[in-house]
Amino acid sequence: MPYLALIRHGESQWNLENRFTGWTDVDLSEKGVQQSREAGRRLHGGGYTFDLAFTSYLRRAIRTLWLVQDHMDRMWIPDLKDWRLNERHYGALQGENKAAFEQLYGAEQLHQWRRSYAVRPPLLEPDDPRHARFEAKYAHLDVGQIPASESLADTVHRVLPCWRERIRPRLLAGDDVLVAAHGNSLRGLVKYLEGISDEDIPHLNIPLAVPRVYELAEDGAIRRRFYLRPEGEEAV
Ligand SMILES: O=C(O)[C@H](O)COP(=O)(O)O
Repeated sequence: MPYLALIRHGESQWNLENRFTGWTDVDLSEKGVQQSREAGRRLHGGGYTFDLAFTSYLRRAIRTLWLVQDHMDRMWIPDLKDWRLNERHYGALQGENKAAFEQLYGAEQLHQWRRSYAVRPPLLEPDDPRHARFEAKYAHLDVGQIPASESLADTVHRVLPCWRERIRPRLLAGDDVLVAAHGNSLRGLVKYLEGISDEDIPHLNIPLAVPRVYELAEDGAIRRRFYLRPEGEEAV
């Protein structure tokens, strides 16, 4: 029976500073490094052995994956990168402090930007130096594919083709797969996998560096799902 584990990266420097991050390529904080190591040790201790891993183009997820693989003695497995697993693009909010913006715009507006399914944060202007079109790692994409802001719905729209084309076929072939990604790209994937409604998805918050494990039937149906926490498995 194949299994799939989803892991959100450990704490990043901008999680620590409470700043909107999105596609900004910030690294893990020291705490995030420790959290990622701990997740790797827990997966190793639980007897998990992945055949391959997927991650985004963003270093906080990539480094989390490397630390997990290191502590599982699994650095040799293929780790495949796909920009479609990137965090939801936070538009012009990227870099801003979440608490300061709550003061300025109010808690309801902040909640809409952060958790509503269909609302997009304000767009990043095309000539804004923060725009991803200036980054070498997206040079292979058509300009139209590079977002200037995304709702969670937009994020689901780009994550699912990656799931269907690259990840799901490997599970159906019997491989055990680890995916290291981000709070909102994983919320989008979990929404699809577990059939969570647009109304209920704002209540799902995926914790930092805690593997969410799915045991699957051979046809891909979910048999069991749980978080692998320090104190033991916890059903979700
Ligand atoms: O991009 C970010 O700022 C975080 O990774 C997720 O932030 P959120 O919890 O505000 O969506």
